[in-house]
Amino acid sequence: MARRPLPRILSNGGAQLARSRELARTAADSATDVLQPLITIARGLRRLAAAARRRWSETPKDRRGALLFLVASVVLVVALVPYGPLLAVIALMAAAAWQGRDRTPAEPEGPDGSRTTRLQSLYEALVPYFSITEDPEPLYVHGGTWEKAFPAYEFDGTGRFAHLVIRYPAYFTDGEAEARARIEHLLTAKSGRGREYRFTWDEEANHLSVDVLPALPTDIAAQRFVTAPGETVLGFTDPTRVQRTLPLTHGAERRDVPPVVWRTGIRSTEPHLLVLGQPGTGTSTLLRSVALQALRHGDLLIVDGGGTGEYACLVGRDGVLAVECGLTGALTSLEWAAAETERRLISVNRARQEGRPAPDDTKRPLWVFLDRPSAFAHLAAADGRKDPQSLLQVPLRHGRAANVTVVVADQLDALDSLSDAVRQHTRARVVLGPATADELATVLGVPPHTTPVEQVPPGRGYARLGTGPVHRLQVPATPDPYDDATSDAHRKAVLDLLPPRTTPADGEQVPVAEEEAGRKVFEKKDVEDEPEPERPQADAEPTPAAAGAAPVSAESMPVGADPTPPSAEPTRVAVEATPVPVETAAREVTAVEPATPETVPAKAVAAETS
Ligand SMILES: Nc1ncnc2c1ncn2[C@@H]1O[C@H](COP(=O)(O)OP(=O)(O)OP(=O)(O)O)[C@@H](O)[C@H]1O
Repeated sequence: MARRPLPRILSNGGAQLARSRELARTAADSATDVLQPLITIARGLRRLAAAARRRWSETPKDRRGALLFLVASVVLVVALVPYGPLLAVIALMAAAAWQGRDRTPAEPEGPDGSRTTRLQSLYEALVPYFSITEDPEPLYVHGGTWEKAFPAYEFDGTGRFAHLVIRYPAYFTDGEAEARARIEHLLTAKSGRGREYRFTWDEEANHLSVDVLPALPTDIAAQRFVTAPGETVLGFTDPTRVQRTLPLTHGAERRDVPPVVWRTGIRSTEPHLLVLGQPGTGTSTLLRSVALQALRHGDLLIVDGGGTGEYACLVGRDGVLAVECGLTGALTSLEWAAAETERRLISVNRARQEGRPAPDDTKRPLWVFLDRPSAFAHLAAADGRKDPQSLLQVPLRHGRAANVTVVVADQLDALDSLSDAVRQHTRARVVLGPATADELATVLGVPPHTTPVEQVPPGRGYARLGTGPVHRLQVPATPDPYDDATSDAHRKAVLDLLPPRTTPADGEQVPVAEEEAGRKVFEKKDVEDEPEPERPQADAEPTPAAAGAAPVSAESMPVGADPTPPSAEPTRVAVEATPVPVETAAREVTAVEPATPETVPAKAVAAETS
């Protein structure tokens, strides 16, 4: 399928230089094709001249006179014969063309000995799977030859095949997943583990194509991707399965790479994302990458059950409503998110009934990130409190209409501890790191068409959007810029994408008291005309939320501080809460399921340090 490159809107001197270089290269290639005969003759003349010089130097000095005389006589005769000079020039050119021809030895026609052995042993291994005793003319038979069974093959430099087409008998049950899996497993084992293979079954022609997939690029750093609002780049994939490419900068270079683009918003068919992976495989990195892209057009709320400060770089940034690491903070902010989703829905619904466009305060996308909710589930159970996941029900169920997107990440083995709502409504799925075909099929709904490998770099995995195909995925490197192990180039790439720090309107910053495990930080968005700050409690009496109110407010880090981890210095906070009545009209929206009986502060607020 033809790939459609996106327009390069970021043209600069580097791009022009690259384009000029490409033009020059194309012109040189065309010129080489046109001038090929001349080049051949020139090369031949050079070789003839070299041969003549060699002959001259090899001739003993006492015989050089005779040789010279002979050559002069020939030249004279040629000059005197009619058409002699013309014929001589033609003969010279022909001799030069013959001498100047390309003499690189042609590739041997068939495979060499070791390759033939490899193909024969693969053929023998397939015999039990592709033959039955009733077949009068079996394609696969012990001691048979592979030539008819493998009509096309290519080998790589190491002698292992890179492409193979396998014919199989029509009675092979290629429609059964199990039968296919058996063949794929065998081929993977026989062709060399550690490589990723793509199997393409052509059921009409009874052909199976096996291709070795090249590794996905791991050197793409976080950057401002050329995407439309509502589009998020999850990572990069193979060129065969997507129809567009993204122009990327890679150092001084630019290159086009096929992305996996996830669409969110009211027209999205998979408005929420679930990311699963083994520990250390890059799930938090993917969330950070999505968060940095989400900040371009929306606000976000981050709840981190891992509690390792992976999102510290986002604290206090414009558009970041909160970064929560403690259970109390997680409950408070997720309650607020549920109430805000309801408020937006009611507002949109009312506007629609009155024939008005959706109000502006419902249009800015709100993103809720929940990393490692299973960690909170255990804490909440121990404390006898609500599992924060239960508060995601309304954002997950109704988020699409309210421009609220939920992203959940957890470890692969925590799949069972995820709530039904999370599992039902996250139709965009990503699995990172090593995973068995069964695990991938459980999370993605279908197994991938490629063989999962055991050793993969961080950020490598598979993605599936709704009922679409399963894509191989490599997440762009988006490390924590405050991590000492992060390289300078990657740190700079991430820091460049961070929005500026929010300026508090009142400038008030209060050191926060230490309280329970976890740190909770809210950032002040609009605090003018606010009443006296008041600390909300997650379990406190419900506080009504106001339609159209700014989502949250609070202050976390000293504004303009150096980009150092907030944990390295005393955490400060300005706490405030604005109780506002929830419109009773909420009850009118029958589509909305009440997430929780209680409502929460519209302008939430607080910070705790552990
Ligand atoms: N796409 C990527 N490209 C390059 N390095 C990556 C990528 N993703 C993750 N890494 C590196 O792998 C390591 C682990 O990443 P990360 O913390 O995101 O994993 P995790 O799955 O969230 O781990 P944990 O479960 O421990 O929180 C980090 O050092 C990170 O820099």
